[in-house]
Amino acid sequence: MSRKILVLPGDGIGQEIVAEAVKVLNRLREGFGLDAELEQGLIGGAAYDAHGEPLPGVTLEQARGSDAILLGAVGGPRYDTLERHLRPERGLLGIRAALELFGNLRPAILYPQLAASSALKPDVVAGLDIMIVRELTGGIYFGEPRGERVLENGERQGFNTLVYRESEIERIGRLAFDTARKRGGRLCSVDKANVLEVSELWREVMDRLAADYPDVELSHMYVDNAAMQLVRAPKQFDVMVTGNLFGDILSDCAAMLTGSIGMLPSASLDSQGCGMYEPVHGSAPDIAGQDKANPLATILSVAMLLRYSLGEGALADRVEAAVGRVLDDGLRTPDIHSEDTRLVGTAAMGDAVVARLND
Ligand SMILES: NC(=O)c1ccc[n+]([C@@H]2O[C@H](COP(=O)([O-])OP(=O)(O)OC[C@H]3O[C@@H](n4cnc5c(N)ncnc54)[C@H](O)[C@@H]3O)[C@@H](O)[C@H]2O)c1
Ligand SMILES: CC(C)[C@H](C(=O)O)[C@@H](O)C(=O)O
Ligand SMILES: [Mg+2]
Repeated sequence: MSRKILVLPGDGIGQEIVAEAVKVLNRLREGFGLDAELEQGLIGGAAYDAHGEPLPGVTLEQARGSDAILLGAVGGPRYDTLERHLRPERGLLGIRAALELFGNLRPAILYPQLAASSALKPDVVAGLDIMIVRELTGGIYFGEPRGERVLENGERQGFNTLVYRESEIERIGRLAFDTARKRGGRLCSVDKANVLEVSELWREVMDRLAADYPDVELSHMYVDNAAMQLVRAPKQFDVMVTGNLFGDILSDCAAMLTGSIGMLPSASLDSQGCGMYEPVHGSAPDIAGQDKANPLATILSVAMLLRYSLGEGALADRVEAAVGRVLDDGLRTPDIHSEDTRLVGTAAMGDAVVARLND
C-alpha cells in the first residue's frame, strides 16, 4: 500500500523551501520507485488565515492518517500581535505534543565543501558530525503552571515551570543511548544540575540508564560550558542529549559550525518511529519571498524522513549524495556563498539537487 506524506509548508520561507523538497520527493516517485502519496495541509499562520487557528482539527486528522510529515516553518511578524494561543508557533508546539513527538534528532554535519562558511577555523571543524538529541514535548515549553499574574504590590509577573517526569527523561535517554550505540559510542548529557533540581533528576536517570549501555561512554556537562565547548572544540562531541529549551539553543549554535542554519535538518519521532521532519530554522521573514532561502536543510529533512519513517535508506543516501554533488558543483545560496562559488536562488538550488539525483 502506498504510504502517505503530509506536507505542511507553513509560513514565510516555509512555502519556498518545501516547494523544493516536494520537487525532490516527486522525482523520487517518478524515477526511483518511491511508493508514496503527498497530501498538502495547513499549519501556523497559513492555518490561522484559513481557519482562525494555527492547528485546525483537520490538520491533526491528516497528520494522524499519515506515515510521515514534512514541515517547513511557522511564524512571522504579521502574527506577533495575536493572542498567544492563536500564534503560529502554538500550532507547531501543538502538533508535536498531540503526536507525542518527544525525540528530536538534530544532526550537525559539516559538508567539507562548506568549510569556508563555518564560523570556526577549518581544522577545528573538519569532519564535524554531531547528533543533538533534544527532548521535544516536555520541559519549560509545556510545564504548568504558566502564565502571568499581578503581585500584591501591583507589579506583573510572568512565569513558566521547568518540569520533567522520570519517564520522560528515561524515554529521551534511551533514544539518545540507542543513537550513540549506532554511532561513535559517546553520549554527553547536558543539564544545569549545579542549580536546578530537575537537572539533578535528569542526571540520576541518565546514570541509571548507563548500566544498560555498557558500550556507550556517558559524560555530563553543564549547559553553559556545553555552549562554550561547542564553539571551542566541537569535535569532542558525538551525541548530545538535553532538554527542550537547552536543545533549542544549542542546535542553533551548532548550525553555525556547519556554515549556515539553512543546512540543518531534523527529525521529531514518537515511540513508534512515526515522525515529523523539518529544518531547524524558522520562517526567516527577513528573506521570505525573495528566492534567497537555502532549501538544503529541508531537502536533507526529506532524507531523514525516507530513512526513519519510510525505511528507504537507499533513497535517503541518494538525496544526501545529490546535495553533496551540488555543493561539489559550486552552487551556493547567499547564506553559504563565498568566493569562487556560484550564487543561486532557492528554486535553482532545488532544481540542481533534483538533476543530481540521477548520478
Ligand atoms: N520550526 C519553526 O517553524 C521555527 C523555528 C525557529 C523560528 N521560528 C519562527 O520563525 C520566525 C522568525 O524567527 P527568527 O528570525 O528568530 O529565526 P529564523 O531561523 O527564521 O531566522 C534567523 C536568521 O537565519 C536566516 N535563515 C533562516 N533559515 C534560513 C535559510 N533556509 N536560508 C538562509 N537563511 C536562513 C534568516 O534569514 C535570519 O537572518 C519567528 O516567528 C519564529 O518564532 C519557527
Ligand atoms: C518556533 C519554535 C516554537 C521552535 C522551538 O522553540 O522549538 C523552533 O525554535 C525550533 O527550534 O523548532
Ligand atoms: Mg529553534
